[in-house]
Amino acid sequence: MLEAHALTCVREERTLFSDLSLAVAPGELVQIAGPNGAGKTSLLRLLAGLSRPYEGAVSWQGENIEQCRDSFHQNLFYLGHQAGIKHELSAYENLAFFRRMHHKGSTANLWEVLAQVGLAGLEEQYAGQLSAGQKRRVALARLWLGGPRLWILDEPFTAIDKHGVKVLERLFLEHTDAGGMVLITTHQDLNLCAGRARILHLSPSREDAQ
Ligand SMILES: Nc1ncnc2c1ncn2[C@@H]1O[C@H](COP(=O)(O)OP(=O)(O)OP(=O)(O)O)[C@@H](O)[C@H]1O
Repeated sequence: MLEAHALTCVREERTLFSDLSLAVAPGELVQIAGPNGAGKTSLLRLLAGLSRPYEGAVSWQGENIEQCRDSFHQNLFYLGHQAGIKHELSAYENLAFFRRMHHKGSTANLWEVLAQVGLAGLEEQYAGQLSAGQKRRVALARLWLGGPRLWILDEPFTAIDKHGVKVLERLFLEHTDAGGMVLITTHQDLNLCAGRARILHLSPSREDAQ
């Protein structure tokens, strides 16, 4: 379980949110909603341990993430706004690189994974020559490699077409059905996951979360 205890986030002397507590249990899908600038990315970065809260703490399986960084990171897949892919490598090579670095136990067939994300026929194309949505698909293909139980995904649907969104939503349901945890931000309405997602609204004006 991932837990946030009374988090306060301050940016440039402005309090984005304060006293924010949240728990994500196995099997749960949580959507962080709110307008541009509300602090959604800032919250996800705190929860992923990429930045530190002004006040409060984040814990994984009951232990402060500062004290269990290795096991936390082994269980975490974080996708930020940047796709994090290497333009000079092909789509296939990018995925093979991710597997070597972060999904060592994975026995997934990379060709099949790339087909799952709609990149069949583009496996050997340089990532730098792919469209924005295709680059995003290369990054998202990592979700099919297995391993981490906790997925923290910042705007995963950006640049993804309707069919791709459906495929991803289905994967989120499969992952949570298998006891995984998914935490996402998106400005889009969820469809397949609509009845399943718990929504946390971040409001910039109130400087807290409901
Ligand atoms: N590195 C930073 N330094 C200073 N201020 C920052 C930094 N990152 C974000 N901010 C500010 O924090 C506020 C919240 O930004 P954040 O990216 O968390 O919002 P968001 O809800 O994810 O927005 P969006 O929906 O546009 O992605 C914004 O006002 C932004 O200008």
